Amino acid sequence: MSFSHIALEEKQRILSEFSAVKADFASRHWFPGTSGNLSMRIGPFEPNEFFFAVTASGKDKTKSTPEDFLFVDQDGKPCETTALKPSAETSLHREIYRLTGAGAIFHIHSVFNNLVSELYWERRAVPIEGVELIKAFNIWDEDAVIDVPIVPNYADVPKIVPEIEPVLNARVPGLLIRKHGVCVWGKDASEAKKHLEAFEFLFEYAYRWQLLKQSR
Ligand SMILES: CSCCC(=O)C(=O)COP(=O)(O)O
Ligand SMILES: [Zn+2]
Repeated sequence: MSFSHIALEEKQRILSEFSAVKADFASRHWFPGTSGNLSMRIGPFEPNEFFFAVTASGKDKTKSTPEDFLFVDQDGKPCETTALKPSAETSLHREIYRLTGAGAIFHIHSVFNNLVSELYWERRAVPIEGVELIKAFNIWDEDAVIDVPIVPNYADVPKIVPEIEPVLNARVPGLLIRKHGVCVWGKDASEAKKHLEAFEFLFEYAYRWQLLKQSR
């Protein structure tokens, strides 16, 4: 299906949901210093053909303007004529869509996601053990243990892309980029938002628990 075959009402619905999510995240101070980028997929999904709306690069994401988003294809190419540039990290979103078929992907920088990505860098994953909020990922085992993968950060973002597939864990809808931020996903924007809230809680917990253990 070509992008032009997707109904205008569907495009408007996605953009209005997208603006609401972005405003919500801004109110939580999740976009310090223009960081962060968000995307939402639209229309049918095939690993080699899909479309998504993504935040424009370098903008202050706490502001709401008519130029906040653009639609791109699976190669990150704009679907419509625009002067906007897709996020510099669009290649990460493309790869995560390709591998997971997710409906929305959110990337933010926070102090706790940066801290744990460095604290656990040597094992390349943040372990989270038996915390109730793991259930937000639809993991219901008693005392579940999960590992949130960490990939290296490179200034040349496409160099990060091949690091993703080998560490992807079907149970864990997120990954950390070392001393950079987190990418999380879900079947739609509300599930991805739930996952992001849970991850941020769990990262703060993991960091504080480590400090507490060391001080005892
Ligand atoms: C100022 S943050 C550096 C770039 C980054 O990591 C980020 O999340 C925002 O990049 P974008 O191109 O999406 O604005
Ligand atoms: Zn970033």
